[in-house]
Amino acid sequence: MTVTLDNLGWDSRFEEAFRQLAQPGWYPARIIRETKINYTVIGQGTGDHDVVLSGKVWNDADSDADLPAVGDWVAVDPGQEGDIPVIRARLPRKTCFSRKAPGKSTAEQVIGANIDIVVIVTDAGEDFNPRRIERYLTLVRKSGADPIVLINKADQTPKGILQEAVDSLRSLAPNLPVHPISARKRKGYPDILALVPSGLTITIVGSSGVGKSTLVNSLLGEEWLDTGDVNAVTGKGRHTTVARELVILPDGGCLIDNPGMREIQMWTDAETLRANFADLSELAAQCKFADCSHGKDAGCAIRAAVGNGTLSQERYEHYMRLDEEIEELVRRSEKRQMTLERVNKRKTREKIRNYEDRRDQRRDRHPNRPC
Ligand SMILES: Nc1nc2c(ncn2[C@@H]2O[C@H](COP(=O)(O)OP(=O)(O)OP(=O)(O)O)[C@@H](O)[C@H]2O)c(=O)[nH]1
Ligand SMILES: [Zn+2]
Repeated sequence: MTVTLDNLGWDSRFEEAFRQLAQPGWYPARIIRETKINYTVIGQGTGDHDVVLSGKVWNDADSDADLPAVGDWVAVDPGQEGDIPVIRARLPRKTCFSRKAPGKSTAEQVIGANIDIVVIVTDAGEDFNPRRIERYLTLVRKSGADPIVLINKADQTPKGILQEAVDSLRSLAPNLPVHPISARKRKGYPDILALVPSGLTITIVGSSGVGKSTLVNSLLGEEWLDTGDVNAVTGKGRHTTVARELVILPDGGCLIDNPGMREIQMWTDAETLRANFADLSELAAQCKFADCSHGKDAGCAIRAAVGNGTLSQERYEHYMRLDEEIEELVRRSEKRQMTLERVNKRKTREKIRNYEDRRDQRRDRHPNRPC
């Protein structure tokens, strides 16, 4: 597929903003990846290429959130032959998905810019929790994007339970699109694909295990790997071994999938878990000792509630495991590789089936062993 500005999400508003500030020779490009030192962008016919930020854009930014982020449109100055192209300006954003940076700072971190649709994935089984979906909806609304809720694993869910789940989530907000799908069986796809036409940018959020990767892989197919990465600016071809955080879908449209989004999922789930036990946290405040472990300590309000039957043993035990569960959530989330990296790895594995590669790999691993 030849990448055009249109299937990257370019529209008349960006066009106008670009026209007003661009100097002759500058070109518009979209940020597909950022590191601490530079950015990778893609423009019409440019392929992926690295660019740096101009000192002026850096200095003019009032906060980190003002700086270009994945999904942003920027005006790039190619400079002279052999120069690294420079970002001269960031175009105003349509939407902005952000969260407060971790730690004490109040700084806002932009996770994805210009996202049109946030696809919230859940299932009608273990993951089902309308409160969690409400948390996502709040984040989505704040960003300016539109939400779609997909209830995955419809193939393994009894019809009645599925319908109840659909009804209950539809009642969360007027006109909220809620679709049962099966990512595994590729059912319900026309709904999604019709909602993600060329030029829209989506991102996918949802708890670990609900089927996000399965969905992403089937949306992307394998085609996205062949983006013909010859850089029209530098003229050099380059392998994209580094994971992109914004990929172009086979039918146009873009997907933003990055570690920041993963954290949103993790924190939303941790918050939901804690909120489920808000009443017990209140009870805990009544324990005699502030550092009560709710085990054998004297004056424990939680043990007392179990004793007099107002709190079930099962719920008490679950509460005691909550921190562990949250830790596990963080671990799983950290372990989770970017879907795109995973697809890349699969491709690498295929290559290794080739004998030559296998031999090279062996040589790399055991340089002293004869092949
Ligand atoms: N029955 C059924 N299983 C599914 C479906 N979609 C995904 N799964 C299974 O659910 C499990 C988790 O799927 P993933 O796609 O890895 O889920 P994820 O949301 O990406 O999970 P994390 O990577 O942990 O965030 C896998 O075993 C999938 O095969 C579906 O539509 N139906
Ligand atoms: Zn206690």
